Amino acid sequence: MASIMPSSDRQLKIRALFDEYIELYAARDDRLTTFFSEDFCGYTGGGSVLVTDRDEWVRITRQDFAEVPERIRIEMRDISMQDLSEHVVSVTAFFNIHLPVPDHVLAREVARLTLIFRLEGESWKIVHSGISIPYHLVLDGEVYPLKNLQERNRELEALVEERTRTLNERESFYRLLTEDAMDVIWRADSELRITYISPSDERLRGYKSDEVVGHHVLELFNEEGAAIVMEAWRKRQEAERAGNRLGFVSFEAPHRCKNGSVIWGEVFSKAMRDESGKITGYHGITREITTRKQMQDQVRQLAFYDTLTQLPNRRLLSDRLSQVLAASKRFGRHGALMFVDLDNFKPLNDKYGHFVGDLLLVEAANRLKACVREMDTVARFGGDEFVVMLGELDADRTKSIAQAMAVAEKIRLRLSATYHLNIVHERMAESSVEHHCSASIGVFVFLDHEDSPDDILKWADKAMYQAKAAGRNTIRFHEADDAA
Ligand SMILES: Nc1nc2c(ncn2[C@@H]2O[C@H](COP(=O)(O)OP(=O)(O)OP(=O)(O)O)[C@@H](O)[C@H]2O)c(=O)[nH]1
Repeated sequence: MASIMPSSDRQLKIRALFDEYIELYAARDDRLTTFFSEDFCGYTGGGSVLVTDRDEWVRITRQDFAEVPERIRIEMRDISMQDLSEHVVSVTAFFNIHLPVPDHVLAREVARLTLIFRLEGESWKIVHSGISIPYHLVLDGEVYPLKNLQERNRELEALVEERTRTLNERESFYRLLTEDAMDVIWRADSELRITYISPSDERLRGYKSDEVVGHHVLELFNEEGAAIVMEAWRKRQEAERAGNRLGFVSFEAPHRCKNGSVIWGEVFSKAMRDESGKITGYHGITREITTRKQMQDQVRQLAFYDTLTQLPNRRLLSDRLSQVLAASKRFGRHGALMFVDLDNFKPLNDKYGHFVGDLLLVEAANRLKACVREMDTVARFGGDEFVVMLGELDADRTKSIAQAMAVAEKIRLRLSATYHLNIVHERMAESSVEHHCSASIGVFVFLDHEDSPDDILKWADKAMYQAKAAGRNTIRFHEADDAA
């Protein structure tokens, strides 16, 4: 993940909050729990159990603080921020933890903390936290795979003993030291044929090591994963040609399991070289991140999609509108934006309840999607209001208006066909509600950056109200001359 400097006020603010959080953590001050959102969830010590109860997390934090009550020192190494959406920011930091115990082994390890902040009302709250173990032994700048496994195990045992001597055993720290047994350690030759893979791959993907050794690295991945690996490989070759020797390269990719399932792994890989600097092979570690990936997907899904219809929400529509405008500028082709508002939807809610209204909204969403091309966007704007955006129409305005009209008419007809809504009652009994409704559609055809995104939405909305006023089940275009 590339490290980015805070570029906006928002990122500066998050950075300040993050620093405050780290300071409270170092000071063992449980006021940091005020940062946690009501629907907080997190992983402790890189463990695999997701704690979804905020109070439980507060308890774990306090226990953690009670066990090492003195101030600890955090030596920050790297920090990166990623905007997941307008209201969700993820911060990943790499640091060394210095316990108040001289030369403690933890100080030599790099821990990774990911916090996901979400704007709740006026303030940013932490909705997810995960602390993960060290990938690097900072002392020699190498990852574990360089060492032979047995040596590593002996080291681990010694670390655990040391840990037991100096501190009472605490589950989270214990895991911090031992969990890398879950990581898969591997080596490959310069042609990317696997020469060694640790037994943990069998636990992770179900393959015994002799089923993997001798095979090409790409066979570890599914098609999507193989493309990610090839891209990472291409970048490495490019850097090599330019005389840059990359250190660790990391990427996230879906892996293939023996039982046909797919898991996500985070791969850290590094080239091995001979004395002349020629690459003789690669080695690295792979850690499973399926759950983390699912969390990120969930956060993205919540941030950008409507939960009822799974259509893009306003925020994603706004991003896509900017993209369509940029493309329109580049290629000189028109686009169209339509506001589609259902007519007389409220009586259905009033008569049968919101649940039945929801069924109609989902059906309307499906009908809308069926009316447009894959590249177009259908978004839910809120309530019974949808937005359809068509990109890459014609360079000629009249032709573009005719194309938009054809799609709008198709939508009007499809949405006015009778709805048969199937309701499942208790004990699987079913009944069907028949409903008739139509839609009023307002269309605005745009070109280039002649109009701002806000104006485009405003004109299409205005045209939709004109369609309502004209008796509903109607299409109206906003013409540039009616701008006032
Ligand atoms: N079932 C359901 N109803 C919703 C949802 N969001 C908003 N609504 C309802 O949708 C209705 C929208 O109101 P209107 O657009 O004024 O209703 P309408 O009968 O279609 O009126 P016209 O647009 O003037 O034809 C209100 O009754 C809202 O309560 C939702 O997620 N599910």
